[in-house]
Amino acid sequence: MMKLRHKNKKPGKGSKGCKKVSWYHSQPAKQNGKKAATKVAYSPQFFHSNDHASREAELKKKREEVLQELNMFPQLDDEATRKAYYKEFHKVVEYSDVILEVLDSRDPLGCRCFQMEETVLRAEGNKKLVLVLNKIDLVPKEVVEKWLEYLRNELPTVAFKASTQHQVKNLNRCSVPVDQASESLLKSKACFGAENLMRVLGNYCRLGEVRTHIRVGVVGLPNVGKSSLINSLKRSRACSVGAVPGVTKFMQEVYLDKFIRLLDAPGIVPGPNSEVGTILRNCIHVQKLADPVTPVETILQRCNLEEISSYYGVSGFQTTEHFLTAVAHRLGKKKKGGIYSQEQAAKAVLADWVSGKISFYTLPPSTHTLPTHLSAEIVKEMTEVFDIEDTEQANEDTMECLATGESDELLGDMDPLEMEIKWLHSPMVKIADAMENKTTVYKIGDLTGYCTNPNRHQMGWAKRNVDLHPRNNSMVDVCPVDRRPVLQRIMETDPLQQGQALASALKKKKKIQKRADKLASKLSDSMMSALDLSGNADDSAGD
Ligand SMILES: Nc1nc2c(ncn2[C@@H]2O[C@H](COP(=O)(O)OP(=O)(O)OP(=O)(O)O)[C@@H](O)[C@H]2O)c(=O)[nH]1
Repeated sequence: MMKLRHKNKKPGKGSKGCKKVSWYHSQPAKQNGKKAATKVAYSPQFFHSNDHASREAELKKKREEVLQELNMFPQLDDEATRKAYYKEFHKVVEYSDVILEVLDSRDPLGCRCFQMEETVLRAEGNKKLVLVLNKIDLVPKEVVEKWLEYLRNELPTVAFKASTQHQVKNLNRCSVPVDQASESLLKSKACFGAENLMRVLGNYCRLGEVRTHIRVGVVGLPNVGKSSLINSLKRSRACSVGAVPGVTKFMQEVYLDKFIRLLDAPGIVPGPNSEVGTILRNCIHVQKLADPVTPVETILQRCNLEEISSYYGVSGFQTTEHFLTAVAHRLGKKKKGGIYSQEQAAKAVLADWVSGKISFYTLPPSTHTLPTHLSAEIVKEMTEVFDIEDTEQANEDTMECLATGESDELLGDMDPLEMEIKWLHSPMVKIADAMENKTTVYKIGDLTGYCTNPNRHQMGWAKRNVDLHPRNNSMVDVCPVDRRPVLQRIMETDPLQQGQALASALKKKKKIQKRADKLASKLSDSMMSALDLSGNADDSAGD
């Protein structure tokens, strides 16, 4: 019972800046506002000569400012704020070459804003639109596939799961294509689909002879995950993220790489605030709702009642009111006089809903009709500039893998144990790594080769046999040591982290293989010349 109540408090806690000021937030609530204000006002004078104390007072003042800002931030119901956000959105469109419209996979059509798309398509500069189907971890795989199929009739669409990690740096990015990732892997906090999205953007950068620099605007309804997507691509917390709408208030530019800059935009609320759809899409701050009960009625109509009953531990309810009273009882939400509060229970249910704790998804319409703002020419042009066929082909291949029912898609058709053995014994991998690490000389079986750029810091490589080479270079039988992900180590990690560990193992494996392929041809050339095994040598021997 308490657990659920706690969960409901989380959205606020996880929002921008809330964590940092949470203790402070709670202090003035316990005291009366006057006392707290007095304390702040007196501190700088009282500790005038004390550097440490004055710094602390300064910090307190800053916290107070942040708190004030926090109190006013998600005023999405305020018309002036809406207008300000809309202005920011226009700025983003104006500055961008490509617009990513982020959609929540649970209700992609509900999140789509045709008016916004029209604005983009009509804007000067022939701007391009790409749909990003985010939060795919909250929806069954088959549903994601159906939506991808549907949306691709209109615009290039990339399936995505943003990282939901809270750390500041090194956000995990999994290179396993989203279609191949297992459900458990998708449930991890790592990001999926970043490579595909980067490839689509890269295709656009490479249009024509010269690689161009592009600005990519990230737009969408509040809370669909725009900032999380940017952070995932950047692999660091470049933008603030929160489970409440309206965290992003101004346009923000993030340098992704030499060629791509991302622009984060505040979320746009298309419909009136009172609309149930707008509320259920988390466009409005739940705590500020005048009538939280009506949206819950819609939730009960749309969702699996059994699931909801078991989640809240209530059953046998006939009406929304009965349900809410039971939930209020379970969560201990009481009004003055000890009456269970349906409003408070409704807000708790809505908070669970927007944070994805209550599962819900929509299916695409059975037949497709092109929206009026899109023409067949636009669809064709968008598909061509992003080279989407390439992406679709990759997806088709991975769908095949799915159809064959390979249980552990993460590891492809390779047994994890076997994979480890291959890593440890693959000569090509040794060579590739030896070359990359600028190992001086290497020996594989009877063959020897050498690199011309010796490096003393042979990280992770142990010298074993040292023989004499014709050119007085030492020969090293390279053997890998503890550098690659070892299955045993993965197995020993916390079961909750294993998915992530395996994902990074696969990523490393792919990287190594790619490197090996690339360097194998280089190697054979250098070995041929070093060992004089070329055709010329044979000829001269023959002579
Ligand atoms: N499960 C899941 N949660 C996500 C995903 N992407 C974002 N979220 C969560 O959704 C909430 C909103 O994310 P934000 O990135 O702040 O959304 P936004 O669109 O920038 O929101 P505004 O700033 O209000 O416009 C946060 O709690 C995120 O952790 C995802 O792919 N899967």
